[in-house]
Amino acid sequence: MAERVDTVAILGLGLIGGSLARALRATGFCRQVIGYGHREPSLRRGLELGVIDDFTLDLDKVIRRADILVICTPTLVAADVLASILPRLQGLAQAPVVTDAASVKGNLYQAAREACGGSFPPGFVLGHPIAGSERSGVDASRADLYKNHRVILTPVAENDSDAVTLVRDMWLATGAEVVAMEVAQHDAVLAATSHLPHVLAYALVDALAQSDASEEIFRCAAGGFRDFTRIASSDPVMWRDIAIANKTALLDAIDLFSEHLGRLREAVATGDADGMHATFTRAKAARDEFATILAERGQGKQD
Ligand SMILES: NC(=O)C1=CN([C@@H]2O[C@H](COP(=O)(O)OP(=O)(O)OC[C@H]3O[C@@H](n4cnc5c(N)ncnc54)[C@H](O)[C@@H]3O)[C@@H](O)[C@H]2O)C=CC1
Ligand SMILES: O=C(O)C(=O)Cc1ccc(O)cc1
Repeated sequence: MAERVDTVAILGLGLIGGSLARALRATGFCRQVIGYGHREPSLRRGLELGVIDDFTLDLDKVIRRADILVICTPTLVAADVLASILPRLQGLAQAPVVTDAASVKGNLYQAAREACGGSFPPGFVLGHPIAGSERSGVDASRADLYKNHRVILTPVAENDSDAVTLVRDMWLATGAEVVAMEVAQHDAVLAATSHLPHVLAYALVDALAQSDASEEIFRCAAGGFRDFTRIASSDPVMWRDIAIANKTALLDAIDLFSEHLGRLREAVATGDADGMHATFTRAKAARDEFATILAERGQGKQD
């Protein structure tokens, strides 16, 4: 691939940033990928692993050197990093395009406006790769993490269209499919499909771990328990941040689920076999349909 830009900078070199760096280096989207962070060890490790070409702990330097800045820090930290970057871009002749990979978009949209005196900065493109795992850190990064996965961009009316195209091209270079959505729709959809399942997995494992019979429970658990709870091994800081940043949409999703669970509880309590059968049948049809979509996308055999 002909190089699209000279330098991409990853701010926060963990699973998501490291995987993006690896993919961009493998495809030749840019001449070099540099890392920026608040601590040296993960950046030095990234250099040792060949994930990045260089790194710096100096935010002004990374802004001067990069054509694209990709914020890949935990969700709440991303808002702070953004607030540090945006004022530094004002008045620059060649400001880099800024984008992010955080799991919630509404809080970053607000943070960007606040950092720019109430108007949204045209060169900041909100993004979110829908790919990852329960693992964290640069050691877990993979060049093929985004291949055949979706990346959601949530461009807004104020965005510069060239900036959106550049960010889109960057993700396309990783093998991802790029789709666009509105900010609020993104946060509602992700609350239902990602944030709620993580909260449920954490709640189930925590509830069982605290029960008197927890040892026997975990010793006797089968594949279904393993499949349902894998994501409870995810990073607690990352998920605390997501739950805080997407509070309203997550509460809506929890309430919808609780109502549904309440109805199912009633069916179990009253021995309503038809009610239970109807729920399980509808859910099976929906899950089977989802499995078909995953298989078509080449994601059928993944975790
Ligand atoms: N893990 C996943 O499956 C997915 C995560 N995301 C989002 O991507 C972002 C990154 O997640 P991961 O890569 O999994 O986390 P991670 O923990 O593997 O990496 C985060 C990196 O940010 C760095 N960092 C922390 N504070 C910083 C600061 N103040 N300045 C600069 N760097 C800082 C950490 O040192 C670490 O290297 C999060 O916002 C997360 O919500 C999005 C899609 C999937
Ligand atoms: O581990 C899994 O299956 C995930 O669900 C990964 C994931 C975590 C956070 C996101 O914002 C998007 C994807």
